Amino acid sequence: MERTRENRGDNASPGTNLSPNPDAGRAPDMRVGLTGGIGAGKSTVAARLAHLGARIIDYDAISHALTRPGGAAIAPIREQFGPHAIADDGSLDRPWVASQIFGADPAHTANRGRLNAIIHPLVYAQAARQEAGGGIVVHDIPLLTEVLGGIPFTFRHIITVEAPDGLRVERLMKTRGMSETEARARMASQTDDEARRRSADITIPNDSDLVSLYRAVDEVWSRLCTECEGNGGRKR
Ligand SMILES: CC(C)(COP(=O)(O)OP(=O)(O)OC[C@H]1O[C@@H](n2cnc3c(N)ncnc32)[C@H](O)[C@@H]1O)[C@@H](O)C(=O)NCCC(=O)NCCS
Ligand SMILES: Nc1ncnc2c1ncn2[C@@H]1O[C@H](COP(=O)(O)OP(=O)(O)OP(=O)(O)O)[C@@H](O)[C@H]1O
Repeated sequence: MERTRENRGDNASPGTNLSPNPDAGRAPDMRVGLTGGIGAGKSTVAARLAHLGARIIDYDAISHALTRPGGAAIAPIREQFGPHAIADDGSLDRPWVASQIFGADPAHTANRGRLNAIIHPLVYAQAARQEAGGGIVVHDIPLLTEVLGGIPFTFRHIITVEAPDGLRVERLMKTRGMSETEARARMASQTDDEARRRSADITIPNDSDLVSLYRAVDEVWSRLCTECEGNGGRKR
C-alpha cells in the first residue's frame, strides 16, 4: 500500500555544501502522516509528538503563512475569487473565504476545489523544503485522506485521531468560538472517520481526557522509535 512504501526524501530539497548544519539536506529517517477530522485533537497529538522528539510539518501553519499579506497564494486567490477574498491589509479575508467554501452545497464544493487547487501545491512545495534534517518527521495534514492520491509524499505510517462528532462540535464551539452551524459546515466539508481509518494504519481515539490521549500517543511514539532504530535510523 502507498502509505507503507517509504520515500527516503525524493521530494526533499537537495542539500547544499554551504550549510553549517551536517543534517541539512538529510532525508527523514521515517515519514509519518497525521490526520483527523476538525476538532478531533490532531494538533494536540502533534504537540505531544513534538514534545517527544518528532519534527512536525504543520500544513495549517504553512497555509496561513501563504495567505498573509504578500504570501504566494494571495494573487492567484484574488484572481480566482475576486477582491472580496482579500482584506484591506492584503491578507486573506478568512471569514469571507470560509463562508464560500465550507458546506455541502455544490457551490461550496466547487469553491473549495478551486481554493484547494491553488493552495495545496504551494503547501506541498513548502513542506518538502521543511523536511530536510532527518529524524522522524510527522506531516500534520487535516485533509490527508482526501489528498492521498495527489500528495507528492509517501508515508511509512498514517495516524488518524478520532473523536465522536458531538464532542468535536463541543470542542470547536468552546475553544474556537465557532457556532454549531459553522462547526458542522466544516465537518461536512471533510471526509468521514471511516474513510480516514481506511487510509490509516494507526488510529488514536480521543474521546476521553488528555492523560489518556498522551498515554496512547506515547505508546505510538515508542513503536515508531523502535521500528526506526531497527531500520538503521536514529531516534531524535
Ligand atoms: C478557508 C480558510 C481561509 C479558513 O481559515 P480559518 O482561519 O478559519 O481556518 P484554518 O485555516 O485555521 O483551518 C482550520 C481547520 O479547518 C479545516 N479546513 C481548512 N481548509 C479546509 C478545506 N479546504 N477543506 C476542508 N476542511 C478544511 C481543517 O480541519 C483545518 O484544520 C482556510 O482554512 C483555508 O485557506 N483553507 C484552504 C487551505 C487548506 O486546505 N488548508 C488545510 C491544510 S492544507
Ligand atoms: N482529550 C481532550 N480533552 C480535552 N480537551 C481536548 C482533548 N483533545 C483536544 N482537546 C481540545 O480540543 C480543541 C481541539 O483540539 P485540536 O486543536 O487538537 O483539534 P484538531 O483536530 O487539530 O482541529 P483542526 O483540524 O482545526 O486543526 C483544543 O482546544 C484542544 O485543547
